[in-house]
Amino acid sequence: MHVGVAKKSRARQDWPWRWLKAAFLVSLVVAGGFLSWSCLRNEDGVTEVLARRGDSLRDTFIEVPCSEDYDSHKRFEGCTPRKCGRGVTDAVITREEAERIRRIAERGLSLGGSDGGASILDLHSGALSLGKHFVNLYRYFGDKIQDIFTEEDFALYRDVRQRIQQRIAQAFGISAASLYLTKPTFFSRINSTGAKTTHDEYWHPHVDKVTYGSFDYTSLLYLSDYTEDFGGGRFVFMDAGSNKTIEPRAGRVSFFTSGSENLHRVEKVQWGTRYAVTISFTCNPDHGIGDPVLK
Ligand SMILES: O=C(O)CCC(=O)C(=O)O
Ligand SMILES: [Fe+2]
Repeated sequence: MHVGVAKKSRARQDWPWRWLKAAFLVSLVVAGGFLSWSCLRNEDGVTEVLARRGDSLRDTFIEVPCSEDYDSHKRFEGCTPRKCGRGVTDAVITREEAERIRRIAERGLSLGGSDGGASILDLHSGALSLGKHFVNLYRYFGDKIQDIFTEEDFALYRDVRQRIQQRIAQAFGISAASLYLTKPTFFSRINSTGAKTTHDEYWHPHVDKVTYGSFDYTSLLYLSDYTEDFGGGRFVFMDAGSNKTIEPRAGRVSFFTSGSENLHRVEKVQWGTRYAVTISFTCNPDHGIGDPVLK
């Protein structure tokens, strides 16, 4: 009898603790559920669009804090990024110029092409995707290259490169003369064919400074239109907690500092063909190259 009373009163005393424990467990489950829901949501690609295909942008620029990546390389004051960020402009290259460059890309890439979905033509080295490998277009065609590319094609590349270089210098507050074109500089053509080698796997998140070494400022000139010429294939900056996309548009220039402050990837192309050209700059004159020339 006495024992029974003692048990009952202990049970009564335990009651608020049990209740608190249950409430704590419930809130843990709710918080966990919310966390995984928000992670999944991000995986699903709920993102902010930095540049819509239909918009004509003048000078969108977003500053982001620089990563420490530049510290492990030789610094060139007045050029090596102290101000980092990303910009998009539709006002530097016209749609007509982009179409002319696209025809150059089509002509060059029609001579080769990867078995997988991603083909490149490196304008500096002449490397052209062919099947599962690369061939050297300049070596392969020798003097005949003059039947494929004209002097005007190279003049247009040079003019476009100069204007992009000036735009980058202006956006980051540096002198255009402190920037040097660097390799690789290449046309890319992407379709929805599955990858056959790792060279075709363009969709992995990466940092250009890590992938290409010499890059300090990357630029991409788009030569075709998202949703008109191809589906998928948007460019995505992968920031902690959110993604920011750029929808390609013919004549659109996207440029950014090449360190890990600008981790990015390209979505898989779902249909159609996507053309772009990569034109990047280094602050290190030793890593500079001249404009591609008709050899
Ligand atoms: O084509 C693009 O939009 C980006 C390609 C890219 O990230 C790269 O070549 O490093
Ligand atoms: Fe990249």
